[in-house]
Amino acid sequence: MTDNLIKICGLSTEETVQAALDAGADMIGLVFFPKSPRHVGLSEACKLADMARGKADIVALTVNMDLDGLSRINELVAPDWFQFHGSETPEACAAAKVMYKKKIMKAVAISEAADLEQAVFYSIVCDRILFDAKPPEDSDVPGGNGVSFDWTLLKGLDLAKPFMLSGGLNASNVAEAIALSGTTAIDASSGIEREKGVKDSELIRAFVATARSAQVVSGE
Ligand SMILES: O=C(O)c1ccccc1NCC(=O)[C@H](O)[C@H](O)COP(=O)(O)O
Repeated sequence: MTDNLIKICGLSTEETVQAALDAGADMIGLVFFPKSPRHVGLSEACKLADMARGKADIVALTVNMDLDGLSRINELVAPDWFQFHGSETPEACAAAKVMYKKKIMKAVAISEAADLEQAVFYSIVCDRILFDAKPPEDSDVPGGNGVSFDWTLLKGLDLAKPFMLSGGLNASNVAEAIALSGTTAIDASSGIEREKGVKDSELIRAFVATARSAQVVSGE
């Protein structure tokens, strides 16, 4: 039985970071994107990262950020991962990996099977692919929109690197998402919030617990 990998994204308070750690999340995501309701400033991010260091992997999420910004996050927050959620090219991902010596996760937006093709190139240079739903047309942000895509598109997908499923996951649908996609690496943000951008410790606990037990069922 392989262990499941659970990322809790868009944490912005000490209480909810602690809830994610206590629940046993493997990765915590900090969003550095001012348009996002989950955006954290550098000093707050340092505090949250220090709480998680050594207990869960720290993922710094950016969207088309310039090198100055990435370097500041790298030096001050010292994340384990950078998650690129914009239109960063495979070359830019590869350069960041060499420059910062951190693991790189690239988000790939999916609405139909043809969208999977670009993941092939990213999987050569990145450490993990994060499949997310394409954002609604009226959205200001490329992720964290609480929308799902057809999970069966991922079934049997063979990439050079592992992938993670995200988009509209919550405690009620994560077991089905794992079963239909065939992945046990999952990420959630909106589905563990009581209102947009406000994480809920109880919802975090329920999500992690359900995702863990879903992994046992899917591994049988
Ligand atoms: O969460 C955000 O606000 C965000 C803003 C800009 C780019 C990416 C963002 N989130 C990326 C994530 O990793 C989310 O967890 C992923 O998109 C799933 O979100 P949700 O559908 O809300 O669970």
